[in-house]
Amino acid sequence: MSSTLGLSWDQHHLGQEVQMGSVARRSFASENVVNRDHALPNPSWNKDLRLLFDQFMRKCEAGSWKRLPSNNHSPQSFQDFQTRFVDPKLPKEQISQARLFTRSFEDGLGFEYVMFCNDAEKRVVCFFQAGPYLQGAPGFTHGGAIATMIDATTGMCAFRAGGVVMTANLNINYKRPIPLCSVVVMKSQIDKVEGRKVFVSCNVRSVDEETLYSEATSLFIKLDPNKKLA
Ligand SMILES: CCCCCCCCCCCCCCCC(=O)SCCNC(=O)CCNC(=O)[C@H](O)C(C)(C)COP(=O)(O)OP(=O)(O)OC[C@H]1O[C@@H](n2cnc3c(N)ncnc32)[C@H](O)[C@@H]1OP(=O)(O)O
Repeated sequence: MSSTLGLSWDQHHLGQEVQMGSVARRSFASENVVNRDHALPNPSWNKDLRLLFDQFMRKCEAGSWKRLPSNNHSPQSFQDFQTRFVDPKLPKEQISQARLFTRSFEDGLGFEYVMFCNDAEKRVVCFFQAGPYLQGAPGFTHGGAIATMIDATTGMCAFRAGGVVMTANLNINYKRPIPLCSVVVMKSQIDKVEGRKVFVSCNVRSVDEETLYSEATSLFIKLDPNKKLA
């Protein structure tokens, strides 16, 4: 979310210092996983996700869209966030194990997704395949998992337009249940920016665009560097 995030929530797990012994070995192993670019096809991606990925990669070649790798956010933004907002008293071992929620499952079991942005149009599109561990009602995707991905997508949209932000408000209308293991298309766009407030909307549709699953609006606040978060 976040992803998403001038930072690399994916990559840097809020601090890399690990002291010694088993903690260090564990961290090294998990870092290899965490450093991978998860926004590329893996064997768990179904045909729909691969087709959408290929289609948007062609748009990227044309120039207006850009794929957002999961491991390539600006380290400087991340450092700034850490320096300005993270409590320096947090235990380093705990922090070194932190990783982005949406990238913390094994391939195919949780959130499989790739985002593309069009900065000129202030839009972010996310293709999301909900794995079997995201079940809510039997056979369908959990509403919290859907909210998570809407937050991540709109959050990325707000971040690209406004810099370091946090979610202040998220409203979702769930209109149809999303079948588990299916792929959905999440389209978000900036509606307006008023001072530190960034308003973003998002809709979630089936791959053929025939079914509208959810609609959402989000408010993100650009963080004030002079205010502590906690
Ligand atoms: C390395 C960098 C990372 C970068 C990142 C990029 C991310 C790219 C991918 C993201 C992918 C992950 C996406 C997950 C994103 C989360 O998971 S965020 C976690 C959930 N959110 C939170 O925990 C936030 C908790 N809330 C807070 O900490 C604080 O309320 C906030 C949001 C920081 C705002 O606090 P503040 O800076 O003190 O702002 P404040 O002065 O209260 O309000 C400013 C203005 O906003 C208005 N406002 C504030 N809240 C609200 C509200 N709820 N409703 C309406 N208006 C509001 C105020 O009325 C005020 O308006 P004006 O008076 O200026 O007109």
